[in-house]
Amino acid sequence: MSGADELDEAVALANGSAAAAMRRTGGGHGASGTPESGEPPRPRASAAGREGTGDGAHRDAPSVQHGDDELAAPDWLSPRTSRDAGHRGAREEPSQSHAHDVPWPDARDFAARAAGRLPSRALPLDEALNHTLDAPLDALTDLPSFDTSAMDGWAVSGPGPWTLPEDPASAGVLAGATSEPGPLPDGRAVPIATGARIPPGASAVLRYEYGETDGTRLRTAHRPQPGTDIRPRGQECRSGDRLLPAGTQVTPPVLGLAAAAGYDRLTVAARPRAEVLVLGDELLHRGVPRDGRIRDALGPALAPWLSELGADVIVTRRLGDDAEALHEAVATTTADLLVTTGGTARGPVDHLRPTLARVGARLLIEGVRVRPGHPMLLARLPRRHGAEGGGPHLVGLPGNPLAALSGLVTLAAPLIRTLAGLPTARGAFALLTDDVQGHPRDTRLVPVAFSTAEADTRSRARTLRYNGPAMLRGVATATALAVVPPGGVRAGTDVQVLPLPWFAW
Ligand SMILES: Nc1nc2c(c(=O)[nH]1)N[C@H]1C(S)=C(S)[C@@H](COP(=O)(O)OP(=O)(O)OC[C@H]3O[C@@H](n4cnc5c(N)ncnc54)[C@H](O)[C@@H]3O)O[C@H]1N2
Ligand code: MOO
Repeated sequence: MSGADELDEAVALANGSAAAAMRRTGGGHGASGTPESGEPPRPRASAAGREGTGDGAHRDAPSVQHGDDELAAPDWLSPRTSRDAGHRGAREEPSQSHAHDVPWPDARDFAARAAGRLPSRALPLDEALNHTLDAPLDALTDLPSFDTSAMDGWAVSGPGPWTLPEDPASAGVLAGATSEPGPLPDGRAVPIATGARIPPGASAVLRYEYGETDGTRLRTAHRPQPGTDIRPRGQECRSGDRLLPAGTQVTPPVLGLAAAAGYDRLTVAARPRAEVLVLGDELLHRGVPRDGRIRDALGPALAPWLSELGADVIVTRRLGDDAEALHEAVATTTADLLVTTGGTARGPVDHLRPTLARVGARLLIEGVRVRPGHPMLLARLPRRHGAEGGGPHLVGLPGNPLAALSGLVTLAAPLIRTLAGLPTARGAFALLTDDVQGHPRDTRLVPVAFSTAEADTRSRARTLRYNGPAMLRGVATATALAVVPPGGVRAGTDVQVLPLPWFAW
């Protein structure tokens, strides 16, 4: 564990008693012990509760309705109590229930199931990159679609030597020539270019470097076997062959293959359209921090990060702490996904929860047992007038920048994968090279770099300094976030890692 981790509040938690540490961070987030009550916070649905020893309330937990699907109620889901309603001030309906203080793995799982896939679209090739095929790619033609020369040289008929055409200036058969080449009788040869149609009757192609010619006769010491350097029609595929299954990521080579196989448009799962709402009057958008104000570190990072995750950000709005502007943005959005930063807590200018209540949004998750980032939330806005399906989702990221990124990988990433029809991310693991202190109760996400020193096929992860919730210095050099379970881990332990999307490994 690096020295600078003393700066990490999560480690501070592990160093003190849990209750004292919770007080230090005001850890009453979504827990039934409120900060005002001074009681140590108690999760509403503890992991132990899942074994049936916890709060009995969630045994009868209702199921969550969302979109067209219904999820079985997870066991950490509990109906809200009047006491919760009191201190949250959110609109309360008996049928409304949501999960507080959700264990980190469950939160990711829930976010992945909180939506359905968006309807598919037929996009022109130049817009289809980074989408997912929603229909198989079946060849619309044979490939190659005609017998093709694989080399520059001569199309020859028979074993040779061969007679060349009378016009020595003739370029012969060229790629792309629209008229079909005339038949080639036995003992004749004609110059041919790579990619040109093979004349009927040709038995092989002789490469230029293998031929000797006086202008009228062609000889070779490399007599070509029949078929040499001819790509026969249908060698790569026949019309109707399945080239790629639905679910394939549209990469640059997939675009190329689709074009080769005759496609102008591809049927793909729509990528969710996202809006980012950056909240906070303290934020500057240019220049050096001054007069108690700081630079917005999330506005510049979120659009490209969301894009890596599979969403397209249509706009990033900087709304300050203007409750009306936030209401307007939330009430009128046409996006599939809203991502807010800051304002998840209950400070005097934290307008997010009141705004969600005002527009009649359903809070699905309020607080996740993860450090940093525990105040993150997930909500579903009401369906837009005249729109089909459910309303857009809203992911509320905490304001501390590393906490916001934690919310991004915990709630936004799985939700976007589902909306965009992306396959479930593969689990990745790495061996930690140092001891990592844990939070007593919550999962920690810690920036790590893979060490390259060892000639070892196992990924080794070294934790990075400057990993406090308000810091980006550590994650800026990270290749992944390590998932440190409650209680921490010793050096040499294999832990789950969440690779950062721009590091291919
Ligand atoms: N009484 C309590 N106070 C706080 C708790 C708590 O449980 N009880 N949790 C703390 C934790 S942990 C976090 S994280 C934050 C979450 O608060 P908000 O989501 O309401 O965020 P803000 O208060 O707006 O901002 C927190 C912090 O982050 C800075 N910030 C905000 N936006 C940006 C940005 N775009 N770029 C850079 N920095 C940003 C902001 O200035 C604050 O310093 O609540 C704690 N408090
Ligand atoms: O530690 Mo807070 O959880 O910074 O997000």
